[in-house]
Amino acid sequence: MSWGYGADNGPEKWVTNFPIADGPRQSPIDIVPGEASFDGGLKPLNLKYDPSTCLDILNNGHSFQVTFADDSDSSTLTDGPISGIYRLKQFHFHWGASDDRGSEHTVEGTKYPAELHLVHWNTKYPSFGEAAGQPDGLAVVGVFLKTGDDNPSLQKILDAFDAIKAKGKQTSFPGFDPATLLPGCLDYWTYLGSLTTPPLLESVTWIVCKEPISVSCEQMAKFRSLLFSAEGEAECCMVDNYRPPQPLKGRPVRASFQ
Ligand SMILES: CC#CCNS(=O)(=O)c1cc(S(N)(=O)=O)ccc1C(=O)O
Ligand SMILES: [Zn+2]
Repeated sequence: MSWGYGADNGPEKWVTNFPIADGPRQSPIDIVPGEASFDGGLKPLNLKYDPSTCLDILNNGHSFQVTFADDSDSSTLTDGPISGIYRLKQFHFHWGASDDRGSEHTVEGTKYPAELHLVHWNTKYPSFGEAAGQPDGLAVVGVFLKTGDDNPSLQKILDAFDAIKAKGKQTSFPGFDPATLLPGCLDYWTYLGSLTTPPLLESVTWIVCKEPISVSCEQMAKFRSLLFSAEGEAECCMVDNYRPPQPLKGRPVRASFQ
C-alpha cells in the first residue's frame, strides 16, 4: 500500500518506507513567535509570477496541485531568506475534515483550517528533481487560510474542482495568477526543513507568512468534496491531508519582522 493519510498508511507509518521521517530537519513545525529571532538582514520576499505560465490543475491523490511551466524565469521567488533565483513549479493545499484543523504548520499550537504551499526550486540546479535532493534546492512559501470572507481568487480554483474530483483527474487551468492568493503583508518566519509528504526530502527553506488569507466556510466545504480515491473505487473524501508538527531539534526560526 502506498503512503497516504489513513490509519494504515498515514504520517505515523511513513518512517517505515522513508526513514528520513525521523531526520534532523523535518517539517512542518509548531512556530512559537516568542522564540523566533528577528533578523534585520532578512530581505522582503520578491515574488514575480506570470499567469501565462499557469498550465493545469490535477488531483494527485493526496492533494490537488496547480502546475506551472518552469522552463524559464517567468515565475520566480528571489530575495527573502534565499540567494539566487527559485522558479515556481506548483502550488497545492492541505486541509482538515473540519475548520478546527488542516494546516501543517501551527502557531503556538493554533491550527488553521488550511494551508497553501507555493513550491519553488533553485535554478542553480538543472531541474526540479535534482534540486529536490539538495539542502538548498527548494523554497516553499506557506500561507495560512482563516475562515471569514469569501475569497474570490480561491473561488476560481474551486470552480475547477468538478473536473478533478477523483485521483488522477487533470484539466487545463490557464491564466491563473498565484499572486492573488498572497496576503497583503508578506512578513514571514523562516527555517530549514523538509517536504511534508514522502519522500520527505530535507531540501526545503520554509517561508511561512504571518498573515493568513481568508476562506469562507462554504469554500472550505468545497475543498472537502474532492476524493482521495480514483474513479470506480470506493469514494474516500480528501480531508485531513496534513502532517502534524515535527520536532524542532534545535533549529533556529527567524522572523523578518519585529
Ligand atoms: C522528488 C519530489 C518531490 C516533491 N514534489 S513537490 O515539491 O511538488 C511537493 C511538495 C509538497 S510540500 N507539502 O512539502 O510542499 C507536497 C507534495 C509535493 C508533491 O510532489 O505533490
Ligand atoms: Zn504542502
